[in-house]
Amino acid sequence: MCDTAIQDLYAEEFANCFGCGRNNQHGLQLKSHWQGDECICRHTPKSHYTGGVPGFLYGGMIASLIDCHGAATAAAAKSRESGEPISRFVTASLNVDFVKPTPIGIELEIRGKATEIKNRKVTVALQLFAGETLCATGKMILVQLKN
Ligand SMILES: CCCCCCCC/C=C\CCCCCCCC(=O)SCCNC(=O)CCNC(=O)[C@H](O)C(C)(C)COP(=O)(O)OP(=O)(O)OC[C@H]1O[C@@H](n2cnc3c(N)ncnc32)[C@H](O)[C@@H]1OP(=O)(O)O
Repeated sequence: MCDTAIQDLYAEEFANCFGCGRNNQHGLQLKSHWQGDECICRHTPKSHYTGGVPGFLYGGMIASLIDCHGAATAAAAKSRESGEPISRFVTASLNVDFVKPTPIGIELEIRGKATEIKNRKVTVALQLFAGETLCATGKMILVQLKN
């Protein structure tokens, strides 16, 4: 696994996101790492991010985890393809399927893979696991910010 998190390579002005900005003191400060041919993020949500039933995670938080990790996956995949430094991608489209209730209190693992890279547009497929259980999947389209 690469030691440096993708988010730690974002330019200062693009590092303020609530979900993944290293400069956002009140944010989640998610970290994503390239591993093999995919990108991995691990996170244990705090217990107050509960959904309608105690012990299970709020769907909006699930979408947030997928969203930010998808952006990191796109940035990493594009950088690996082009040989250029990490750049910033923003979400153009986010689709989440909630497959099973997601428990709170255990570490979640989100796995991302780029399925298509076309100029500034990257399509990413994501899976969110709680242990061995696949709880949610995501499909995203991300667009590289213009310089
Ligand atoms: C993260 C740091 C940001 C810092 C910002 C600094 C200033 C930069 C200036 C401005 C960016 C503002 C962004 C702020 C975001 C804040 C951070 C988040 O919360 S991310 C989550 C929310 N996401 C948004 O808020 C995006 C809002 N949407 C947009 O800004 C634009 O729609 C954007 C950048 C996504 C695309 O606009 P285009 O003008 O740069 O590029 P086009 O030519 O429209 O698209 C490029 C390719 O992607 C496809 N595409 C675009 N949207 C698509 C969609 N929804 N579905 C499918 N394809 C799509 C297009 O068809 C095109 O493909 P073909 O080259 O023709 O093959």
